[in-house]
Amino acid sequence: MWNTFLGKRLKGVKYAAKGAWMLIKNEASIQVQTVIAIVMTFAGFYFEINTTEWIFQIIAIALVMSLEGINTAIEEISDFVHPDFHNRIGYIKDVAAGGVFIAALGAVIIGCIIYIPKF
Ligand SMILES: Nc1ncnc2c1ncn2[C@@H]1O[C@H](COP(=O)(O)OP(=O)(O)OP(=O)(O)O)[C@@H](O)[C@H]1O
Repeated sequence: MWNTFLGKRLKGVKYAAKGAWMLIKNEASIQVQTVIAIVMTFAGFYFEINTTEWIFQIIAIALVMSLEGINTAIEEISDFVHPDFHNRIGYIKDVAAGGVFIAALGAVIIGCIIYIPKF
């Protein structure tokens, strides 16, 4: 069953779900982002945000958390291929973290646009 086209895709989903669970279980930064995502979801229900606002909020949360996953993978690869200190490794890790920072900044701005008018 697992060797069919659909079986292989299902196996891929299984590994990806396992990866998402490992991220949440092992990585402090994604644990913080998960808590923020849960708080913002409750805020969304509390302030009764509209469909468009939900879409932007969900995209912002998903973008930050998925980039955090990619950033973690880049950190792991860097440490695996070059465990010692090296300026290039520092640069690689910094630019990967910079990507998460840009997404997080965008998420904060989206949050302000949605929630500030509700106070
Ligand atoms: N091997 C290295 N060579 C050069 N600089 C490094 C190296 N490892 C880490 N750094 C520098 O330290 C910063 C933080 O590194 P890293 O992200 O691995 O640690 P961390 O902050 O403990 O990560 P996290 O908490 O997200 O797991 C990097 O962005 C980089 O500037």
